[in-house]
This record gives sequence, C-alpha cells and structure tokens, in this order.
Amino acid sequence: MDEPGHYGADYGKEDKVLVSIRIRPTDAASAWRTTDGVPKSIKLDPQYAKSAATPSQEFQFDEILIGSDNKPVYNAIARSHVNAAMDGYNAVIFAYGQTASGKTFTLTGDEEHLGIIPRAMKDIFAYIRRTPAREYLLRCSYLEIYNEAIHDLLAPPSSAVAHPVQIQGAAGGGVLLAPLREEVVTSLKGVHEVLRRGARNRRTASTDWNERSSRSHSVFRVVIESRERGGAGEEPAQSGRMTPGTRPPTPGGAMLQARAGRSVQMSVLSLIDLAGSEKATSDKERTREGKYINTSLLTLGTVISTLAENAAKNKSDHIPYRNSKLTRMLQPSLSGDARISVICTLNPDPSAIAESTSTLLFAQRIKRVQLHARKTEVVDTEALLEQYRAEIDDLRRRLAEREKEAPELKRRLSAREQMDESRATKDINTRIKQLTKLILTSQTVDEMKGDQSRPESPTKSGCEMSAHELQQELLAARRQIETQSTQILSLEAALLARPRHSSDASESDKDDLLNEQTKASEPRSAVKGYGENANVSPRATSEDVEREWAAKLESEIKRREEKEARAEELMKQLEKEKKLRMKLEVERHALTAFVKRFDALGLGNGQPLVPAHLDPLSTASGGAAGVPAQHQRNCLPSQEIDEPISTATETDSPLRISRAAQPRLLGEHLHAADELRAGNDKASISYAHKDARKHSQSPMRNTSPGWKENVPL
Ligand SMILES: Nc1ncnc2c1ncn2[C@@H]1O[C@H](COP(=O)(O)OP(=O)(O)OP(=O)(O)O)[C@@H](O)[C@H]1O
Repeated sequence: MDEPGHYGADYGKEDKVLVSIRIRPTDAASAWRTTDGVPKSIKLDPQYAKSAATPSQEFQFDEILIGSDNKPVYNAIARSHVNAAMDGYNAVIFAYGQTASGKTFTLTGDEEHLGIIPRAMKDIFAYIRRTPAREYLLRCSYLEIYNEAIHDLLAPPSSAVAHPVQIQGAAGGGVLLAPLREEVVTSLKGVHEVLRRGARNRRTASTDWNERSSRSHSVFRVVIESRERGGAGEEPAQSGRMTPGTRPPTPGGAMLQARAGRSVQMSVLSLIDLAGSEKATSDKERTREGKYINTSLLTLGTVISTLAENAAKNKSDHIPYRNSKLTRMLQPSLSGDARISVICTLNPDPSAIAESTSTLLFAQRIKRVQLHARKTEVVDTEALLEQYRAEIDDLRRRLAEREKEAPELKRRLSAREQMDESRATKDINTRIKQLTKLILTSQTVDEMKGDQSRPESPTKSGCEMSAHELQQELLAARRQIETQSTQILSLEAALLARPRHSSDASESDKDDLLNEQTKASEPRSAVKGYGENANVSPRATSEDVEREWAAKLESEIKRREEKEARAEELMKQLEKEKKLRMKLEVERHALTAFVKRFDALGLGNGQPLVPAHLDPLSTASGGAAGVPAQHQRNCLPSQEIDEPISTATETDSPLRISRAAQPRLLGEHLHAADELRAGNDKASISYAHKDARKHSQSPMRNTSPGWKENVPL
C-alpha cells in the first residue's frame, strides 16, 4: 500500500473468495507447469500425468505465484483485503497446503522476506497516517487451535492451558472468543512484540515444535475500530497529509450512531496459518499410523465443499460448522460476512504430487463459495474506542472542575492536602495522556514508532534489537522508573504523616501499619525487578537512576528514624509530666484533707484561710481547704505550705494559733500520698482503702466524700 488508491482486483466488487496458488521454489525439476507471462492456470507436467492418480487437469485461479519475493505475493493476495478491513469489512486471509510447502514463509516470512502479517500491519499504520478524518483503535490477539483446544498465545502458557478459549454464540450470528487477551497496539514495534510473544508461548507449550506447528492452526487477529474525528475535546482533523480524492469514499453499510452522532465501525482482520493439509488425509491411514486426525482441517474441507455445492446448485444443505473449533470460529466469515483470500501453497516436488493435487482441488472448491460481505455494526459500548473517548471526556471534565476550584482550594486546604490535590490532578493528566496515546490518528501514528501503550518488559528484547529500538527501550525504562520513584515518595510521605501506634495498639492497627509499609516497599521492588530484568544498556541506566533514588530514599528513611526517636523522647517526657502531675494532685488532696481536718478541729476559728473560689474541691466550704489549691497553683513543695498563706490576716491564721498540730496531721496525709504514688495505677482504690483503715477515727472520712473519685490517675 505504498501509494494510496491501489487496491487489489476484488476490492469491494466481487463477492467471491480470492484464491491464489504459490509454488515453493525448488532446485530440482518441478512436477507442475504454469502458463507463461502472468500465470493464472496450472497443470501437472505431462511426464508425471500418466503415473498420477489425477489426470492432466488444468486449474484456473486468481493468481499463481512463484519465487521467494513476498512483496508481490502480499500485493496480489492480501492488500485489498487489508484495505477492506480498514474500511469496516471483516477480512480473512488463510494459507492452506501440505507441511513444508511455504505457509509460514508466506504469512510470517523472515527478516529478509517479510510475510503478509508484518506487511499488513505496516499498511494498517500507513492507512491511518493518510486518513486524517478518522481516529482508530487497534487490538491484537493471537491464538492456536491444537488437538481441538483453543489456546491463547498471549496468555502465559500455564494459564492458556488451564483456561482454553471457548467459543460462544453472539448476537447477529457472530461468535465470541473468551477468555482471550486482546492487546491494544499503537506501533509496528508493539505488533512485533505481540507476535514474538505469541510465537515464544507456542514454542514453550510444545515438546516437538515442528510437529506441533504442522498440526496446529495459528490465528492472528486484529480488531480495527474507527470513527470520524472532530468531537469536543479532540484535536481537529487536519487535512495536510491527505491527498484529496486519493482515498475511495467509505462504502455504505449500516452502522449504529455513536455519541455526538459519529458512527463507530468495527471490523476484524484474521490471518490464519493452517496445519499441514496432509494431516487431513484419510481416517484409515491415520488410524493405522496411530496419529491424531486433524478434525478442524477435515471439517474445513467438508464445510467448503458444502458451501460450494450450495452456491453452485442453489441449495441450502446443512453446513457442519460446529463439527470443529476452526470452522465454528470461522462460521460468520465462511457464511459470507467477510472478504476471504486463500493462498494455497504447493511443494513442486514430484514426490508430493498427490498432496499438491489435493490442495489444488480444495482451492478449486473454495473458489466457488459465494460471499456477501457487509460492514459490521457495533453497539457503542462494545467499542473500546468509544469507552476510551468517554473516559477521556470524563477525565477532562473533572480536570476542568478542579482547575475552577483551585484558587478556593488553595486558600482552604492545608499544605498536605494541597499536595494530595496536585498529585490527583497529575494522575488524571497522566491517564488522559495514556488513553490518548492508544487512540491513533494521522498525526500521532507517525510519532509512535516505539510502542508506548504498555511498557514492554525488557526481557522481551533480545540481541536482535536495533540501536533505535534499544533507545526506545531505554526511554520506556526511564519513564517507568520515574513513575515508580514518584509513587515511592508519595507513599513515604503518607507513611510519615501517619500517627505511629503505641506498643499497646491493637493487633489490627499493627496489621494495618504493616500492610501500609509493605505497599510502600512494592514499587521499590518493582523498580529493582525491572532493573534486574533489563538487558544490558537499559539496566545500566536503570541502575544509575535507581542509585540516585536509593540515596534519596535512604535520607528519607533516616529522617523518618530521627523523627521517630524524637517522638519517643517526647512520649517519655509526657510520661514524666503525667507522673509529676499525679504527684501534685495527690499532694493537693492530702493538703486539702489536712486543712479540712484542721478546720474541723476548730483550729481555723471557722474562718477560711483562703477565699472559697481558690478551693478546687469545695466551692462551698471555706477554712483551710483552699490552701492546697493555692499551693498547687504556685507549684510549691508541700513542705513550704505554711509560708504563703497569703490572704489570711495575721490574727486569723490558724497556723499561728496551732502550729504544733500541723506536722503530725500533715505528715500523715503526705505519707498517704507517698504510698499512693508507690501504688501508681492502683492508687485510687488502695489509697482510699488504707486511708480509711489508718484513720478510722478521723473526721476526714466524712469531710472528703469525693476523695476517691477525685484522685487523678
Ligand atoms: N517461496 C519460498 N521461497 C523460499 N523459501 C521458501 C518458500 N516457501 C517455503 N520456503 C522455505 O521452506 C521451508 C518450509 O516452509 P514453511 O515452514 O513456511 O512451511 P509450512 O507450510 O509452513 O510448514 P508447516 O505446515 O510444517 O508449518 C522453510 O525453510 C521456508 O523458508
């Protein structure tokens, strides 16, 4: 698809399967003859015709291709179908032929001879680049049908075997494959990575790779979603790169209306490398050899024969699609809703005449199958493109709201809350960027040579990578490390802001704290793991960046430890303060009791030593009861209590009148206070109890009813 406007012979015109033959080159004599010039027919060389079971029949096809160049093969048999897929039609291209005849060479190719799949993907991106009026979303899946089980080649082999893909019927006669991974791709590099991973998983799952590859069918699918551009919040379509009139108008077809009145088209391009066709030969032979019969391939033959027969004789005989996984999966396409191109590969060796003839007969049958391909209708919500657009719109709306509220929030929120706010805004922006990158437009597809949709694991990059690819890898690694380091910092900050639990905190509180700490360490290990997996050059960079962040982390941890030590120190001081306060409270009560007793003995002359408002225990009673309160306020030691009885007159002072009584009574109460301190927590109970015992005759029993309750703990 180098030049727009070049489309294959059958593009949008004929509802027939495009059938081509490719003859593998050989150094030895070929058993087959083709017409000269642009060959369209093939027949057996007369010298072999006599001995062969099939008479010298001439077969006519759309194309007959020879040689090792994959480009003309792609142009002749695949290009028009890839274009059809980009225009909204389902398209299927499959390779059929005996083992070693060149199916994989044609579809996948090698470094030197790129096959149909890489060329198709290149064309798809080129198509997007020259179509500024639309936006696209591409997702790929890769599966294998082996022994009538469908394995997802993009899932890890263990889970692919444990959870084989199931085929379910869908609305409108379609089929659904689940569970099946679909990966959004934004560049050729991303596609290559998906293909490499699929091939590796296929190899991993197989003990005999060659045997398995010739017995299994592999299916590479690309789902293409597209929509006209120009909605709110989207970049306007630019016409710069589009040569007016070079792209044919989108052929008509029913489509549902998406948001903003723009339709979403969805189509699937399936590229299938079938199992070796000799595996579909007679049941009897297979049974004798004790080998597995390829049910899917046999059924494909039957289905094609019935379809051809129905089309030729205008019949509607039952078609056994459900007899095999392959035909069930291809049912919608084979029943006519897709454009189909089949390339049949031949081994020209005279020893393979029987197999080659069988291939040619299959090709002839399939040529008679009638198609009625239509564009695919999609429900808005099914389209990932629509979902992503909706999410982007929603995120942009939230962002706008935040921006509007920003000045108010700045005034209202604390520094910490503002930090959280700006982090949340940053997250929204990042998500918008990520989603936007997944949607391809003519402007963005060019810049995305490296796949940025999902950072690739460095383990997937091998020594076959180019310098440019390595640079891309490096950039992706750096970006990931930066993101993870930011996560580490914010988690560290959150950890610092947390109130620490005391040693007597509940188990669940401690568990929560542990969980939080584990979470904080996860991104760190992820960065570490990423670095460990990296190939040499990204790893070196990753280590540099990691070292830098490790130093920052270390200083953060140090700061945190210092803060913890300081907090511990403060806790100790608090404990001390508490004890001192308790001591003072006890002394205050002892003094109160003493003064009250002093008053009760009539030594205070019924006159308060201090004003009632200074007595913390009793607002009603006067006398000497106020002394301890004043004492406590001045924070004086209890022994100095007789000195500052300030508000009483010289004559009123009971201390002057009966000083002799003071030491004994006060001593008793202070002694009790000492005992209480020693008893610490048990103080309230034991002190009251002891006091009651010691002073059973004392009037204090009756004068201090609130004593026990008022002992501070
Ligand atoms: N047109 C061609 N030009 C050059 N080499 C070819 C061509 N076709 C096939 N080959 C070579 O022949 C060998 C077998 O081809 P390939 O693996 O593509 O066969 P296949 O039909 O896919 O076999 P299987 O059914 O076992 O998967 C490979 O080494 C391939 O490179």
